[in-house]
Amino acid sequence: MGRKSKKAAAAATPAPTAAQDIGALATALGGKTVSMGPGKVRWRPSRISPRAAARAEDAFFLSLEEIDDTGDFTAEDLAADADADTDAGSDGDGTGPRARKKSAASGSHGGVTVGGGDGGDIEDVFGDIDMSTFVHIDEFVEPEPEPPGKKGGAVQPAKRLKRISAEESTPIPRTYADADANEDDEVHDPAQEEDAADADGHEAEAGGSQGELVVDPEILATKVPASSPWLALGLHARIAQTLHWLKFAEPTDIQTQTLSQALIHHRDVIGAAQTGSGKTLAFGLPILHHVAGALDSQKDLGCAGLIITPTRELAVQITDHLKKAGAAVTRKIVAVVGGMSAQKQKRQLATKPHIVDPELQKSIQRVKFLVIDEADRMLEAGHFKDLDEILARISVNVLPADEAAKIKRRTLVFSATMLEDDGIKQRVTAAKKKNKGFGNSIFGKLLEKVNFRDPHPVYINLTTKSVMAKGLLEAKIDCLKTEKDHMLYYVLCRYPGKTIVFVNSIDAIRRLVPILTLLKVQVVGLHAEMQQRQRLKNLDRFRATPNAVLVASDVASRGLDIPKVDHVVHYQLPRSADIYVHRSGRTARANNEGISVALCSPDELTMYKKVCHILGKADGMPDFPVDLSVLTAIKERLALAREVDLLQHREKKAASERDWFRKAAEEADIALSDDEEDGDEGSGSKLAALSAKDVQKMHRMRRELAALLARPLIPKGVSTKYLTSNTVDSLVDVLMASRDRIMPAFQSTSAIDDLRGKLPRNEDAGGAAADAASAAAPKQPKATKQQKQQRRKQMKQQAKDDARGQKRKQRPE
Ligand SMILES: Nc1ncnc2c1ncn2[C@@H]1O[C@H](COP(=O)(O)OP(=O)(O)OP(=O)(O)O)[C@@H](O)[C@H]1O
Repeated sequence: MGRKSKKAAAAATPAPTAAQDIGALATALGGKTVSMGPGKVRWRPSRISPRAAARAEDAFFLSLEEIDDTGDFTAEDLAADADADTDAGSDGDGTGPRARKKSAASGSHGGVTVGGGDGGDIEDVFGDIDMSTFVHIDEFVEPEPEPPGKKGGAVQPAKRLKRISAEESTPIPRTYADADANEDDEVHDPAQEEDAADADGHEAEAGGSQGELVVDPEILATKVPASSPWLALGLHARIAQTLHWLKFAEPTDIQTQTLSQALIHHRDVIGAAQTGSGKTLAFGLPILHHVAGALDSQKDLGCAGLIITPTRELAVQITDHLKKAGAAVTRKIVAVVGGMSAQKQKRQLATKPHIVDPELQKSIQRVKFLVIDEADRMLEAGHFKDLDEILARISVNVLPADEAAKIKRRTLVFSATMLEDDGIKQRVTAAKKKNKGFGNSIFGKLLEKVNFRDPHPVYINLTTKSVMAKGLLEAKIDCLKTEKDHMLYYVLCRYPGKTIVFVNSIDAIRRLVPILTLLKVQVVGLHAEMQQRQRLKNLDRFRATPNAVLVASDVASRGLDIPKVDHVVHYQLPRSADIYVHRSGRTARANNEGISVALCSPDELTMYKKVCHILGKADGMPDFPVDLSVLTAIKERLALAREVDLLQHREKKAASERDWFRKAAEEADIALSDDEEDGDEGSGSKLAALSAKDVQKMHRMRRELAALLARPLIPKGVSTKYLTSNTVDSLVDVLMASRDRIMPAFQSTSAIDDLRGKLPRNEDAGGAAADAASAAAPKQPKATKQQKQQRRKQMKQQAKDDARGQKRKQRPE
C-alpha cells in the first residue's frame, strides 16, 4: 500500500478500543482527588486526543502534568471518591475494563486513595490499575526541599506528577522525534503523528524479526558503499547503515582494531586510546552487532551487555550514544544510575533491556558482554567499592557448570590512561607466554578480578606515541595563588568560547560560580554533592549555551563528550597525571582542535614537573600568552565582585539561620525577643542581618560593578575618558561597534592561534600553519625588566608563605 493510501485508510479507520479505554481512564481519574503524603492532590482529565490515542494502539498517554493541591482532606472526600470511582467503572459512557478493574481492586483504599496520611507513592496510586496495558510513569517530580525562610519545614506533598508515557514494551516509537517525545515530553504533537504515519510505511522493511521496531526512513534510505570499512570489519549491515547516516564514514583506529579482534576473532580486549578517539563505539558496537544478529535469528536475548562506568553522567551519555548507533537495532538500552527514581529504573530493567549502563547495578548475571569503561579509575582504592560485588555476582563461576559453559562472555576493558607505567603490556605478554596470572599490580588485580574468559586477552594500546589527543595544544600560566581568579577571568574574557574549568575542591566551585555570575559570565557548576537532577540540568545548560563556562570537579573529567568545548582550564593542577589527561581530553575530541591551560602557582611546581615527566614533556609546557596590561582592570572587577558576593552570602546565611532559629523556637515554645526576631545587628546575635550601612554598601558596590561591566576591559594606558570627543572618532567606532566583545582593544584571535604564534616552528606538527598563525597573531606587549623582577620576587615570597603555611598545618595541634 502506498504511503498516501495508508494515511487515508488510517484516517478512515474508527478509533480502536485504546481510545475508548483512554476515555474510561480519563473519566475515572479526571477530577479525582487522591492523597499523597500529608496533603491531597487533584488531577485533571487527560488532554490527549482520541486520534492520538488511536495511534498509540495499546499504549496511551495520560498527561498528569497539572495536579492541583486541594488543601485539606476529609473522610467525606474519601467516600465521595470511592463512589465516583465505582461509577467510573460502569460500562456506560465509554468506560472500559481498566476502569472497572481499578474500581474493583480499589477496595478499602477508597478508589484511588492511597498512601495514607504519611507519604504515598505514585506506584501505589496506580497499584490497582492493570499495569500491563497501562503506562509507566517516567518521572515523579519529588518535592524540592523547603527553601530556607519559608514557613513550616515539613515536607510538602508532591504537587506535580510530570510525565506519563507509553510502557517501554509497548510500540516502538514511530519516529525518533516521537521517541524523544515519549521520553521527554508529554505533549503529543500532531506533526509527529503525521511523521508517524509516514514511518508506518517502512515498518515492514525495518522491523525485521523484532516486528515492532520502526526505523527512521532516513537511515533506511542511507546508501552504504560496498567498500564501507564498517562492512569490511563484518559489522551488521543495519548498524553500518546507521553509522553512515550519522556521518561516521569510517571507524577510528581504536574502533578498527577492537572490532577486528572482538567481531572477527572473538577475543577479549583491553583497549587504551586517546581521549575522544571513539572508545564508546569500540566497545559498544560489538554488543549492538550481537543484539542485531540474535534478533535476526529470533533468539531470546535477555540482557546482552553490561557496561560499568565510574560516573552517572557517563552512563547516561553512553546510553544515548549507543541508542543513536543502534537506532536500527534496538532501543532497549537503559542507564541505571544512583540519584534517580529507583522505581523507574526497576521498571526499565523489568523490560529486559538488551544493554544496561549501570553505575552500581547488581545481579545481571548472564550478560554476554561485560565492559568496564575508565578501568583505571574503577580500580582506584576505595573509589568503586561495589565493583567487586558486581563482578562477583555476574561471574560465570557462580553458575552451574553447564550453564556457565553456554555463556561465552566477551570482556572489554577500556581507558585512555592505562599508562605504560602499569607494565600491563609486559604482563599480558608474559602471561601469554607462560599462561600465568597478571601479577600483583593494581592492574593485574583487575585483570584477575574481571575473570577474562579468553586466556590471552588482546591488549590494544594506541597511546604509546602520545597519550594526549592529536588536536590538543597545552600551555600553562605561572601565577600566584592569589592571582588565579584574575588569570581565569582574563582567559574567559579574552578568549570567549565553551570552557570547562576544573578545580580540586567543591568549595572552589561554590566560591567561583557566584563570583563569575556576578561578573556576567554564563557559568554553571558541577560536582558530586549536587542533586543528580541538578547535575544533568547543568550539563544540559552548558551544552546548549554558546560560550558557556562549566566549573567542575573531577566528576566531569572522564568520558564526558560535550561537542565544541574550546578550552579546558586547570584552575588547580590535578593530583595525578592521568586526571590531567582526562580533564584536558574534554576538548580536542574526535579530531577537533582544542586548548588546555594550566594555572600553575609556585606550590604546584612539583606536581607540574611530575605531570610533565610522566607525559614525556621534557621541555615542559609553553607559556600561555597573557597581556598583563589589562590585569589592573580585571583586579578591580574581581575585587568588587568578591565583596558583593561576601555581603550577599552573609545576608543569605543570616536569613536562613534566623528562619531555622525561629522555627526551632516555635517548636520549643520559646518566645524570642524583638532583637532576636529581627536579627538586629545591635543585638550582638550571631544571626544578625547586614547592618543598614552594609546593605547600602552592597547596593553601591553592585552599581559600581554594573557600571564597570558595562564598559569594555581596556588595557592600561588606553583611556576611555575622551571617547565622545570628535578627535577620537575612529576609536569610538571600534569600541562601540564591538560593545559585545569585552576586550575590544585586542584583535579577535583564538587562543589556539595566539598560542601557536608563540610556539617554536615544528615541521612535523603543522609547522606551516603555526608560521601563518604566528604572522597573523597580534604582538603582545612585553613585560618590562622591572615588571619581571617584581613578579619573580612576588612568586618567591608566595612560595615561602605557602611552605610556612604547610608546615604550620602539619604541626600537631
Ligand atoms: N567513527 C567515527 N567517526 C566520527 N566521529 C566519531 C566516530 N566514532 C566516534 N565519534 C565521535 O567522537 C566523539 C568521541 O567519542 P567517545 O566519547 O567515544 O570518545 P572516547 O574515546 O570514549 O573518549 P574518552 O576517553 O574521553 O572517554 C563522539 O562525539 C563520537 O560521536
